[in-house]
Amino acid sequence: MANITLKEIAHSYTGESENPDDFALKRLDLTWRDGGAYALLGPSGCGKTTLLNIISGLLIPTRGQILFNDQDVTRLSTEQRNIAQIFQFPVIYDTMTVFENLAFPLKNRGRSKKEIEPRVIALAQMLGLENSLHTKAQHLTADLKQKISLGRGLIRQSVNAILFDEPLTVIDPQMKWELRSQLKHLHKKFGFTMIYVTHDQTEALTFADEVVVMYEGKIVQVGTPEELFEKPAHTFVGYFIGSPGMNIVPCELQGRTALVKGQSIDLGTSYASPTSKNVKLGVRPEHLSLNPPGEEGLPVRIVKVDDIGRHKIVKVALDDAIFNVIMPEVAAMTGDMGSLVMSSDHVNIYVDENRVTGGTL
Ligand SMILES: Nc1ncnc2c1ncn2[C@@H]1O[C@H](COP(=O)(O)OP(=O)(O)OP(=O)(O)O)[C@@H](O)[C@H]1O
Repeated sequence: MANITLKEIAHSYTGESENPDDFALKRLDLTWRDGGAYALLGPSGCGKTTLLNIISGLLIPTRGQILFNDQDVTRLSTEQRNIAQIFQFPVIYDTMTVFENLAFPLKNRGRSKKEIEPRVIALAQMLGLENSLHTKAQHLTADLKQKISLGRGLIRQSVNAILFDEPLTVIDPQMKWELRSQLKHLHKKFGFTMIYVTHDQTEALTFADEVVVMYEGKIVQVGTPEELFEKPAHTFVGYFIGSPGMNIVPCELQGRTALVKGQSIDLGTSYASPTSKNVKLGVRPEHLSLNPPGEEGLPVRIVKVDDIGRHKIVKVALDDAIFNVIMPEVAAMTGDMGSLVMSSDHVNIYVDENRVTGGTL
């Protein structure tokens, strides 16, 4: 097992180019710690699969190096890198039994029956496949077939990393939760480095200790689920994480005050005036509340109230700046005006879409 380091990696499917737009992956540097549980999260087309294939060796990057500890593996195959990869759709042998499918990666490497059998049985139990061990894979449901794929990825103890590319796409929604928690449990038990690609924030945040967020071929943040929620490093992370996402509105900075549509918001700390005009204030709907009109807060118009069961999502307008506010189910809403309250502890400031902290400009 090894730390995996991506050093100045960039990739263009059309080969070396002077034009940055030709690169599906822009230059990136990152180390995946040995034994870490990572999610690689981002919208369709942002470069997740490209990055995963570069780590596994299915793709050689146009620029840069991949190191496993200190060894340069950039030109080594997946097999030489000793990586297991699990794809969106089951990759199994239909004519083999579940047992034979699970045993295959070990048998293929010449392991003895004595070593293979207990490992297959133990893993089948962990994945809930123990009652199907002697059934031919072709007779199983898509869920069970994908469980076999997962099992084949997990069967070898010596792999450097296991890469999952949207592995729960074909899984029934109810089973998804179960499989995700099984994977988390298996990660704790075996301690493999796991990298889990998904565009689904719930999958990413429940599986990973650390989430790598990609946007337009770049890594925009690496952080714990809590860091992504509380301090999104880029406005995209603010929008993408959370439901609804972060409220992000243009503002002007004046020392420790942000002006939004002429209204002052205390930031609790002083910011230098940025040279860029692209300055925004971000605050999560969970960190806003509404007082009755005339009380403390910014005067807002209530545009819409959606009652979604456990809480209400109230859409309010400060002039033409829109904020979503999450309010308790029991909150009484009267009239169409209110006062919007936000605490400076939860306000983030963005210059050119990147988060800045007080005093750093
Ligand atoms: N084989 C290829 N040849 C040319 N361009 C490609 C190839 N594979 C991917 N791309 C392009 O590279 C960019 C990144 O694609 P990639 O599949 O890595 O994104 P992704 O984040 O995994 O998306 P998805 O979630 O839809 O799979 C996209 O613009 C895509 O069109």
